[in-house]
Amino acid sequence: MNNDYAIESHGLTRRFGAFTAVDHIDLRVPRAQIYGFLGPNGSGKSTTIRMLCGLLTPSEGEARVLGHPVPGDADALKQQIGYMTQRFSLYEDLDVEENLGFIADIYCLPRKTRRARIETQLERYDLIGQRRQRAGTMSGGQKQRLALAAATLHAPPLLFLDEPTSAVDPQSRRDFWEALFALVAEGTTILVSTHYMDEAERCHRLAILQRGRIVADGTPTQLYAGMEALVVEVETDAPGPARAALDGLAPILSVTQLGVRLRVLVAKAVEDAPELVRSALVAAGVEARVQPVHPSLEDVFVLATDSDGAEP
Ligand SMILES: Nc1ncnc2c1ncn2[C@@H]1O[C@H](COP(=O)(O)OP(=O)(O)OP(=O)(O)O)[C@@H](O)[C@H]1O
Repeated sequence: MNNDYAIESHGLTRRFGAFTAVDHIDLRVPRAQIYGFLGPNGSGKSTTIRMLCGLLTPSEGEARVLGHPVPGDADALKQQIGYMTQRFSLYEDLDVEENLGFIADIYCLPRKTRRARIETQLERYDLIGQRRQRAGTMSGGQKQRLALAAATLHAPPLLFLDEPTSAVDPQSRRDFWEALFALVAEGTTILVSTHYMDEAERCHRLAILQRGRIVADGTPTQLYAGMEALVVEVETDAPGPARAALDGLAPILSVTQLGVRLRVLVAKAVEDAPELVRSALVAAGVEARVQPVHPSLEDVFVLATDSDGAEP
């Protein structure tokens, strides 16, 4: 395995009884980048992350995280990683500073530096005003900032974030991502799982998971370039009839309705995709504006999985 990667895995597999939750996953996560796991509920994101953290033993396959084989070297690894889950896992009855003090004890931060380190985190994550507030009484965004401050208290070079933004509003999500980019600029590697397309689009690289398998991976640009489809947008007052006219035509791979617009994925081999769509609509007597558009990550997701375009 290669040291340029913060995480490498080969054939990583986890079974629960007869059910395979993670099915032969090969990963290469470059250092100082944000690597995303995008996938629907139950696709194996959390199980993979838990194996990579050394919290769960793989049924098969191997992984090396920051050079440590897991789970064999999990104890040494734990000091070098931060882990934050979708559930708030700090103590609701402790105040902000007490929570950070408790985490400092867990990571055995030296007495000399821990006070300064906690102050730095309080300032960095805008928690100075909340230092005496009990965690249980904080807003979703504040709890999330506290969880990130705790997960990075010991300045780990690698951070695992399992759906960290599922409980916060859009502004807090944006602020959170700014905080992640600041960490990456300092050299931290981040592996983050998400349901959100816009978040996945911000990752340097990502893997799309379905039923425990990676069905596509690469940089967003590579994923767009690798698509076996062109995207055509149809704007019409009659989306139902338009959809009926297009659904089932052989070169049309998928039709997704977004209000009065349809997003149509047409096989790449078709020479003039907009014309194909236009003439199918004319033949059905549907008036519409048809234009080629740039693919989105949602289009990549729809093609790579058997999703109907719903949010994963
Ligand atoms: N301890 C367990 N015992 C049995 N089945 C499990 C266990 N942990 C996970 N699973 C199953 O493995 C599959 C993958 O779960 P996992 O939590 O990894 O998915 P996920 O992509 O993280 O989904 P979510 O977004 O819902 O967290 C699911 O079908 C889940 O029910």
